Amino acid sequence: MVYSILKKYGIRGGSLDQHFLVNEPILDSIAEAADLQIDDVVLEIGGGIGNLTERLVSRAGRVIVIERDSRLVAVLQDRFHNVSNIDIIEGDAMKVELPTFNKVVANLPYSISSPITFRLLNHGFEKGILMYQYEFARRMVEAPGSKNYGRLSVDTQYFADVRLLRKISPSAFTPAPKVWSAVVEVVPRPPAFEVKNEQLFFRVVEAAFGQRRKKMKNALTKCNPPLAD
Ligand SMILES: C[S@@+](CC[C@H](N)C(=O)[O-])C[C@H]1O[C@@H](n2cnc3c(N)ncnc32)[C@H](O)[C@@H]1O
Repeated sequence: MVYSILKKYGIRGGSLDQHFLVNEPILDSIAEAADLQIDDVVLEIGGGIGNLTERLVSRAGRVIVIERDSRLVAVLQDRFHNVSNIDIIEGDAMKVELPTFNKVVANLPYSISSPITFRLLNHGFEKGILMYQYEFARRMVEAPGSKNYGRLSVDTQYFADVRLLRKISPSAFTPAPKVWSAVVEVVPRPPAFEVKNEQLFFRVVEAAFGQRRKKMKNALTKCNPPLAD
């Protein structure tokens, strides 16, 4: 089915982070992890040729897909023309106005992993099942004290509880990416501690982890632009 769709529309992938997930059990497990119910409105970023979308529309009340590539938008419109609980938005997920949704399930375009994650977290949702490059996912979920604990861990865990669900081989995709991937569960919650000035908090975290070899005092006093006048 997947390969016949790619052939029919002459799609090769590779550009725009286009690595299509073709492993059926993994696709099923991602949809299952989202625990979709009939009253869920799911956002999918980057629908591709609709492999994951197909599992979402059969489980959720409504699915909204944002896809940047107009050729893939045409494939999605064709593949789901008989499906009534789907909205397909053509556009850049970093620029379009995000709709209202309560779950987000996506095999993300890895080049926008960080900005799209924080855009989604600032927008708000109940649960996310999101695929990232493996190293990125590790840094998101790392606990304090470990080697990989850093700015991404602090910033993510400020907004949400995060859990790495499974590591995924490049062979699960076509065309195969060069890197391993991982599926992460993201459950937003109020911050675990009170921060009076969030902007300053994130800048301090950036300065502290941006200069890991420096002593904390030097990292905070010599960062550019300065933290305080
Ligand atoms: C890794 S593929 C995933 C495709 C499909 N969901 C799957 O699992 O097989 C990423 C998809 O995101 C799309 N994409 C890339 N950048 C995007 C952006 N800024 N906004 C929306 N979609 C984007 C690509 O065209 C591609 O279809």
